[in-house]
Amino acid sequence: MRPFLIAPSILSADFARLGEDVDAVLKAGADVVHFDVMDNHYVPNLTIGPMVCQALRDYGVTADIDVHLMVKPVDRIIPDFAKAGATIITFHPEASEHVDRSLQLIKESGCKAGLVFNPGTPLHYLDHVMDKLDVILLMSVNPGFGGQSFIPSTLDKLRQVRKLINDSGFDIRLEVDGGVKVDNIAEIAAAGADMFVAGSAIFSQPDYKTVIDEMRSELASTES
Ligand SMILES: O=C(CO)[C@H](O)[C@H](O)COP(=O)(O)O
Repeated sequence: MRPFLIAPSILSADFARLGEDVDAVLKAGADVVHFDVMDNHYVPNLTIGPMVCQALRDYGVTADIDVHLMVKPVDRIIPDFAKAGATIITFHPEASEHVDRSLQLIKESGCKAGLVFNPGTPLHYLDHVMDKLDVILLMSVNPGFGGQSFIPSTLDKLRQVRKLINDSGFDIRLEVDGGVKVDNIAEIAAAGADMFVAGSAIFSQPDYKTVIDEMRSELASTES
């Protein structure tokens, strides 16, 4: 498997000083910035858009930005995020009228593409599009808010998707998002995830480096 990636969700960052907080979490050892976009329509919350992504780039953030679209419709906003500096764009297949078209749009915009599955969303949306995916993101909470508890049935879903990825032969990251903490990250990795979104577990701590180091040491324990 590829190296594990830790992607702090800036949903739990300090929005009043976002650039500094993102800088701090990257300096503390995070790999990727996870950027949650909520529209108060597909999910019951409202967050940030392409202007904020661009602002992070202008501030000097060079790390990959992983844009998780919790919006409906999907396609209209994709080019704006690509222009604003997104590296990866993922969306929920049931929020798109044309899943293949949305994936193509992301690729044509120069970004990596992925599909996101809510805890209750079936995996059949993966049929026929595996060759277009760079990332599969499994939500381990229902989307909309940080600070929720990890839903244990996600572990079985992770094992299923890990097998699908391995059997497909494609180079696809398996990302997990929701309730990821130091004390469950090893179990989640053992189930097949290789990219870990964590919001409250990191940003609620005074020292981001300590918690990221603890996560890495838990992850290292799964490799021995
Ligand atoms: O997409 C999300 C919610 O829809 C968040 O990224 C996710 O919940 C992470 O927050 P936490 O680690 O606090 O659970």
